[in-house]
Amino acid sequence: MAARIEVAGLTKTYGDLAAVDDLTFTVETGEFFGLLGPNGAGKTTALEMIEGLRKPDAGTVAIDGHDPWKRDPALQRRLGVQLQSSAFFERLSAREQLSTFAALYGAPAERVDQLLVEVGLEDKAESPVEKLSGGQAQRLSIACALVHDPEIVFLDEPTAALDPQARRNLWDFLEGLNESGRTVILTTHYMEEAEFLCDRVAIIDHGRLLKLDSPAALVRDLDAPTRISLAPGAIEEREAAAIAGVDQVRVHPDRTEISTRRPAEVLAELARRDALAGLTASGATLEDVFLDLTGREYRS
Ligand SMILES: Nc1ncnc2c1ncn2[C@@H]1O[C@H](COP(=O)(O)OP(=O)(O)OP(=O)(O)O)[C@@H](O)[C@H]1O
Repeated sequence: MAARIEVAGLTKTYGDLAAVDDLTFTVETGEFFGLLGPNGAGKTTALEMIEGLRKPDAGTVAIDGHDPWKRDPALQRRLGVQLQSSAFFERLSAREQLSTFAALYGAPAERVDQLLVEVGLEDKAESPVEKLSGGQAQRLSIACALVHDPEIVFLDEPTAALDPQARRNLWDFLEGLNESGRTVILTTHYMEEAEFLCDRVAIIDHGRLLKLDSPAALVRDLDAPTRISLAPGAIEEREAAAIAGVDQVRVHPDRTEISTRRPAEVLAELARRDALAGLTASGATLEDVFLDLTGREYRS
């Protein structure tokens, strides 16, 4: 079934503050879509209006033409909203927590065990929710959002406060959710998370849409230099600076770093001079895109 989300002129103000300021974009069926921005950018407020949990001051949201604020039960059944893990019912085990949600949604009881396996919590089924680790609690909260098998899944900072290992594990799970055909909309302030997971990313700050595209296109459009790093002494600074296409050379105690917008040419020349010791090369990332858009340090 199609699940196209059209957001037009979406606005929410609190006093003088425009938390969400005239946001317009479309999320296509089956897309993994990211709302990316620093703390306070307006991601949660925007997401809650798209979910139908918060009323816009202006603008519209249409999910296959339906306004989510109208709480149409037929539409709501198609939406899965991840609650913060702090919203768990107290003192229930993971299974009981999930069973409660299954009962609320009228989902079949066998769905609970199936989901516990899917999110890798079968060993923790009897653990009280207070005893789960951060990553386990996040996975349980996502499982609760999936109990009625929704087509569209909304996740608000699903990997916040997780260690890098737990975050990567959760990325694999979220990727699987999308590959199984669901449309996924996630908010994050982790650049590398958006880069890894999202088909397209809306970069938001101060409630406004700064840019929207695939992470690769955003990075490509930046036309940022490639950074070539070599072992110290692999090439003399002056010699490197004289190579055609080299923009800048920086000598650090542990490496010599060359910036260039013509990496193929420069690498070929370095190879000709047998000066490739310790070579690594890196291009721009979404973080560079963000810095370029806002002209200031990323606040994570
Ligand atoms: N109910 C409210 N009343 C007043 N101001 C609010 C309210 N909700 C949000 N705000 C303000 O609106 C702005 C956007 O908040 P929002 O939570 O949407 O940002 P966010 O991008 O989700 O940030 P975070 O990453 O910290 O969750 C912030 O300045 C916040 O303080």
